[in-house]
Amino acid sequence: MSHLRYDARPPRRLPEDGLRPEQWALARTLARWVEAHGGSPRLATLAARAALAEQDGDTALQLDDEARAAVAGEPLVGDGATTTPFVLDAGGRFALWRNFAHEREIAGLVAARRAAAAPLPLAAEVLASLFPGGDPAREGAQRAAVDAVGGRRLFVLTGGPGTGKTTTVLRMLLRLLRDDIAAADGIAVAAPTGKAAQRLVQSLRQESARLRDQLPADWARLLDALPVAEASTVHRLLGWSPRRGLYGRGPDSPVEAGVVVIDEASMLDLGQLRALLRALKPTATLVLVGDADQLDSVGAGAVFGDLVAVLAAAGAPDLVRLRHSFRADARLVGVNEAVRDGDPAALAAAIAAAGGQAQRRPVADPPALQRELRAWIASLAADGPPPPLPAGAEAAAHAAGTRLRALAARQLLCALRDGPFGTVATNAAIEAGLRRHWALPVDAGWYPGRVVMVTRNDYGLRLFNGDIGLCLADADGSLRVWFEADGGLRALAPGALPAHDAAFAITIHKSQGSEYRHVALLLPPDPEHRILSRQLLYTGVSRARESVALWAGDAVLATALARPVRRVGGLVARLQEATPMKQAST
Ligand SMILES: Nc1ncnc2c1ncn2[C@@H]1O[C@H](COP(=O)(O)OP(=O)(O)OP(=O)(O)O)[C@@H](O)[C@H]1O
Repeated sequence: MSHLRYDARPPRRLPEDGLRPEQWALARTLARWVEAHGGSPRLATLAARAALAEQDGDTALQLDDEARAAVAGEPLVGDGATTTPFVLDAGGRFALWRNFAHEREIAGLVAARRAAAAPLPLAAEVLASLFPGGDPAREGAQRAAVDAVGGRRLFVLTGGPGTGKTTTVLRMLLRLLRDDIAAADGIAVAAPTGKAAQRLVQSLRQESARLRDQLPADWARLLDALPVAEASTVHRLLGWSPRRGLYGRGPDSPVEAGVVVIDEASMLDLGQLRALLRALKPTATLVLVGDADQLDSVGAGAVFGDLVAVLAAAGAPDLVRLRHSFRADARLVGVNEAVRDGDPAALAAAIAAAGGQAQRRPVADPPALQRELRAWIASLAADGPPPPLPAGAEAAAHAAGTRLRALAARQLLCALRDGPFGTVATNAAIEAGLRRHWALPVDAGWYPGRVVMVTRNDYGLRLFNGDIGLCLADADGSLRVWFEADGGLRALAPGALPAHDAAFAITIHKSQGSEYRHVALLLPPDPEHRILSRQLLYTGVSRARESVALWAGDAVLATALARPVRRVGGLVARLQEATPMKQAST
């Protein structure tokens, strides 16, 4: 979705969610480099546009016939057979060499893993015993996934919220342990962000406790071997060194695991998937789990969506899509599905059928936003500021953990960061409102109940972009900010925190991998805003477990529903070239 046009100068006013000056500088530098190396002005413009489009997530530009013909013969442009600064592929996609090479390498590694599959079906009675007392009609796809993962080197599981992805992963791991494939070399589970990794391990832990009571006794030993104790980020799994800007794990020192599960795989970008595939032992089983309908990664590429699309189109047996939602409260299922399908009539019907658990608020201007915010602030403030923690380290940590987890009760999500409808302004309004309700000094920077989100990784403190902290008073009244991150509870003095923002409102992008009981979703008032997309709306709506309020005008909602965004890139084509898609069938 590249809307950006290269210009010799930056625009006078930058789009509020858009480019930073250095991004224009990069595009300009590339254009100058092209002209200095004998490229035509047309090629220089395309190169700059490709660099800008990458900031939008596209790994290539789709050229029309005229543009293709204009640059095809230039020496700086090749077809991928030899290394050239730019590649124009047979489909008319124009890419920087790095993106083309990464896509081709990923496609080759995916093809190799798929070709090495030696499918190992599971005896029907063993499969049935893993789903005690269940409804075979509703869980057919889950069973199919547990059956199909045996003997694979790559397996992809996709499904919407509550379709049982984690439940299925747990059973997959049990069967792989039983096959003895995983047991030999260990299991690693990870997710792109710390928060998502933590949620994955929590779900695995809960589900394995539940299964322990249900499964025949001979599974107990295998349940003990499940990796339910530790969550890792993909960065940590791959030995990312921030100092060197490199991954420590690679073909020469692979990840020591026989099975690697990556949850929230839609958040992986091109570079991360490449690093992951390069870092696994050829014999390891990689299971990618996610929701292909969500927003693509922050970085360039749409690798999970592309992989799912290619495997689905080929009817490949190493992809399973879960469709049935098992959530106890099913009233939001229709809302999620209508948004996913971009169907306005179905959305209106689903909202009406949700009986107050889904609401529309026509927030189209700042006064309307202020009205909604007043009610939201009143509900946040209703219980008063949190009281001081009990004395004693253990009791304090226990109470702090409970309060941190209670933050998942409600969350305001915004499409934008900047402007009156963005997180910065709404956080300021919420904080001012809380100070009023709680009779705090107007200049109280820190106060019990303040919620913040870390915005930059701090490897020394082991706090990462996206980690949520809650300020609480100790028994003696001193303030500390509590985090449940990187495997445990920790508290820091407010002054010791890395870069952070208030987090009473966070962007939809930052909410990926989290869930809340009640969600309010604020979209920008301008129906033409380029950030609006179906995936953005779906990602926001699907964060809610119990209720969702859409703060958006009619036209804005209509635009978002009608705009499925497909990133431009060559990965689908490379995957199709590299893999005769049916070869890995049983
Ligand atoms: N086959 C099943 N039979 C009964 N309940 C199920 C089944 N599969 C999943 N569930 C229940 O549905 C709920 C959601 O399951 P799970 O957490 O595995 O889904 P998920 O797709 O990982 O969800 P999320 O979107 O929260 O990541 C859980 O309460 C789980 O116990």
